[in-house]
Amino acid sequence: MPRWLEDCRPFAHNGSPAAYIPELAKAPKEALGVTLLATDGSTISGGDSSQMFTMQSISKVFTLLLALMSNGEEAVFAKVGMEPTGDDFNSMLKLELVEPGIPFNPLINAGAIAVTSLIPGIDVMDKTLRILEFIRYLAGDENIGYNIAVSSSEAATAYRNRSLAYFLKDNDVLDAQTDVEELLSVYFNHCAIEVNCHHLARMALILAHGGLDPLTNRQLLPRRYVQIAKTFMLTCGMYNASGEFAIKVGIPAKSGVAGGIMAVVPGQYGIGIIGPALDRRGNSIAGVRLLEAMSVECDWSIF
Ligand SMILES: NC(=O)CC[C@H](N)C(=O)O
Repeated sequence: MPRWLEDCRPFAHNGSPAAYIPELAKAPKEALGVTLLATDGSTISGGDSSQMFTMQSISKVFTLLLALMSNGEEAVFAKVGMEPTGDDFNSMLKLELVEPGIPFNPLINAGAIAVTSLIPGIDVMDKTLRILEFIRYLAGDENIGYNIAVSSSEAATAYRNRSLAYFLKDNDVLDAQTDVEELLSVYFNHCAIEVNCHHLARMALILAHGGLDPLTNRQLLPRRYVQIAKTFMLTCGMYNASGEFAIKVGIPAKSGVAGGIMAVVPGQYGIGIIGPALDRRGNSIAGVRLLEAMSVECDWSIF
């Protein structure tokens, strides 16, 4: 592991932390950490694996699962599609071009905002806590919280997400009674949930076993919904680099703009990675290299 980490760390020079959320720009550019959690509970960690970072888009996998569990498949797929876009994660393009104006999938920003509108709760805090409790439950850590500075920083500069959300309201993807600003607050809060590599690996291991936690032998998530989530991770989880990632790494994964990646080796491992410097498509530049090196050496591709 140390060799892989040191081989991959220099790739961070070719990228930089996300700057469109000012608070994320402060992240240490050269950080790189990884945790691999195996089915028998054995762990391999290296580098900055204990560093805390915000989940950002990785949280979208869990809001999708929670929305499916609370509303069922039919209600969720009335609001989002099942296809990759080939566009940037925050693009508006297809919302206007392709009828009926529902976001293409739940892992792009527009789709995730639509999914967040399905999270039950009476107000912003109630919904935020519901998502937070779900993450705590799966990651097995009651101390997980969300970073208010990051959430506020995003709220202050979220011109693009605000446009997407109002566009969705105009397209009737959001119900008439939806308060867009409140919905966005819930979305920014869940993106700002703070974890480390071990937490991501713990949650990924549950996905790797179809919702069964192999460490406690309890079925925590419905198998069908985990199947849906992993399929989206494979086809859309690395934004518009998902095709290349499927060829080079070949496992379901989800990245976030804070530099996290959660990856699943079906039946075997849960993996968490942090590397804040991003490539132009918004994925951790050193993190992707690290996953590629590990996947090639261990023959993880599912194909
Ligand atoms: N790709 C991401 O991680 C995006 C999440 C971020 N909170 C945003 O909405 O822009």
